[in-house]
Amino acid sequence: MNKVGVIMGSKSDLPVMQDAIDVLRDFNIEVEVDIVSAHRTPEKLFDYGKHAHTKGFAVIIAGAGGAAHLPGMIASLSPLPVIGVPVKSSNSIDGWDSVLSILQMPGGVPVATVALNGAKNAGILAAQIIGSNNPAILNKIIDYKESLKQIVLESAKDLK
Ligand SMILES: Nc1c(C(=O)O)ncn1[C@@H]1O[C@H](COP(=O)(O)O)[C@@H](O)[C@H]1O
Repeated sequence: MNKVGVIMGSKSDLPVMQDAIDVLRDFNIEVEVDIVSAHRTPEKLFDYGKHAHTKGFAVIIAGAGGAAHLPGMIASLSPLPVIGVPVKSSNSIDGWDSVLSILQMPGGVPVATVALNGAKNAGILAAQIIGSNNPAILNKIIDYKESLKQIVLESAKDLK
């Protein structure tokens, strides 16, 4: 029950969503990627949201641009935690359309929303959720945080 589902509204979102897929694979977490659109494939959306928790998923990452209803609709259907990635799509209003669609959920139906195009953080957050109950993944997160610290400390050495 450690799999992460990474879904997006269109294949055009893949260049952004690839960051989540890459970081999860770096953490050796199994990822299943799919295209699911609330607007264009509503039956697939319903089926995915209703059954993901019976298929070994622990977390769902959902990315979409524009009128980004996908993450919220998945959150309304699924008991699993949903992380939303606002995607700055080609005809967007600077990405604000997607940010606000994903962020401003009604009470009772949370979507953990990351920054615009913040798929990497979505992947790390999903790994942290899994790591809270999995010591091997938790240790990888600890090592990852240590590596971030070392990069910053190294970069500061040049300044002296
Ligand atoms: N926001 C949604 C949903 C949805 O929320 O269900 N389905 C597709 N889209 C978004 O439409 C944008 C343009 O899609 P196309 O590039 O396919 O025209 C994409 O960013 C997609 O996530």
